[in-house]
Amino acid sequence: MRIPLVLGNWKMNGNGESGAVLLSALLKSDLPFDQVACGVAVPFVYLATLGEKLSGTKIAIGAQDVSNKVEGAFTGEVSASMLKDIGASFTLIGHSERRTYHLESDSQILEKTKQALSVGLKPVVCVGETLAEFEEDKTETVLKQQLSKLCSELSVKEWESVTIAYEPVWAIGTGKVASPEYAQKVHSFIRNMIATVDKTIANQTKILYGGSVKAENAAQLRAMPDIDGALVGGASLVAEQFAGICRNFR
Ligand SMILES: O=C(CO)COP(=O)(O)O
Repeated sequence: MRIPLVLGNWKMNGNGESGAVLLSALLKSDLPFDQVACGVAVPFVYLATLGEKLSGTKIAIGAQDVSNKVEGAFTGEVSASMLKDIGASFTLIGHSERRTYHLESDSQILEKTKQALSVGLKPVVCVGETLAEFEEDKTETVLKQQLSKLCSELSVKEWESVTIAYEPVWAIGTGKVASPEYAQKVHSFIRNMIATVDKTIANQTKILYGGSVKAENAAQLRAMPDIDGALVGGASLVAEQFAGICRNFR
């Protein structure tokens, strides 16, 4: 049984005050925590204060990125142990915006995943094809490439803590959600790839869908057997929307 997981990715939005207001509203929303796990990935600078606000609650707090290095002369980077130290329980890794604007490679994404795992921070590794790749019917080839290092280099034990988020780039922030059937097909492909590592692990691994998820389309996505939750961008900035998505994923 995979308990559904809904994560908000706030990206570079808001400030300390709006973040606190959003969390207060979420905490009052009577979320179905016995049926769905929830978390928010907030900007680094607000992790400490917002983490304190969430301390003792069922909403997990995480980061949007992590360094691929342990420590040292890496100006501007934030290490996995720093994130752990400040109370983060998970981190997004390899979001398409990081791959596009910061040219993150699959090797770096593997290194970041290893760093997170080494301190007990749960990695949520993002994969997905661009619009051009989708139109050229290259989705499976792209996903194979993005997942192959993780499949060959992580141990079965390490996979126990990994979550995958499938985010087709053409669906991010565009309002064009993937059809539940299309997303299911891709999620099943991803699960089959993980099964090359270990079949039990493949059955246990959560595969989230991301890309224009709203309260209105969450239930149809939830109905698919291999969609285990959502990674939500824009709609996670609106308490009612995010709460609605959490409820529709239970
Ligand atoms: O990138 C995303 C989450 O990481 C998805 O963003 P939207 O939900 O705004 O499409």
